[in-house]
Amino acid sequence: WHEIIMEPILDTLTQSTRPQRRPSQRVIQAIDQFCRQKEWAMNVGDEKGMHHVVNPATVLELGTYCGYSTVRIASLLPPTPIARQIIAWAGLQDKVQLVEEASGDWIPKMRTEFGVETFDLVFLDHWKDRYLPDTKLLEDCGLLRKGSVLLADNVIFPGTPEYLEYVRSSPQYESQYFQSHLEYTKVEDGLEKSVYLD
Ligand SMILES: O=c1[nH]cnc2c(O)cc(-c3ccc(F)cc3)cc12
Ligand SMILES: [Mg+2]
Repeated sequence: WHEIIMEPILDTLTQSTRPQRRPSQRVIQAIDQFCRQKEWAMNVGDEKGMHHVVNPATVLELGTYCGYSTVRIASLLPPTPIARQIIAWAGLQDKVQLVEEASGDWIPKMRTEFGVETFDLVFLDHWKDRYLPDTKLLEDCGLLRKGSVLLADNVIFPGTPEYLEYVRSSPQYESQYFQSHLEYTKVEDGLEKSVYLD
């Protein structure tokens, strides 16, 4: 459902803003043209090509060289999730690690998988019943430091009462509510900013 909702957002973007990326076929054509007309290079090329395989999902490439075959192979992979396309369209893909797994499974792996010591900011905007358990998980995994900021959306609507109770009553947090409205509506909602005091 979310992918269906997000598709028009991407379409709007691609029709109204300059691309931060080049469609892969134009990249391949440009490299083939250069190597055919100007300077030979050891790419798999446009004749041998990659059309002998269909719909791979997981691929190991041994020998990347200039990335030519990487682009060819990656263009055969299943469509990229919309969020990843929008982030790439904004040219921010090198700054973002997109993890498509449950937060409760991945928070304990942040240090080993991504070398994270502590987070300066955690923006909570996912399943409302995960705000509190994930906050406690972040504490238990030592991923918060003195001054880390938790910024939580929807604390009024749809609402996260257990989380609010916790951060507002815990001596470990200095909490402040910023009243606003549910996005694009006049319904009350707001952000709760909670600074971890350690
Ligand atoms: O599920 C949500 N995740 C993150 N943010 C949300 C958000 O800002 C609003 C809503 C939402 C809005 C209207 C409604 F009638 C029911 C739910 C859901 C989420
Ligand atoms: Mg939200």
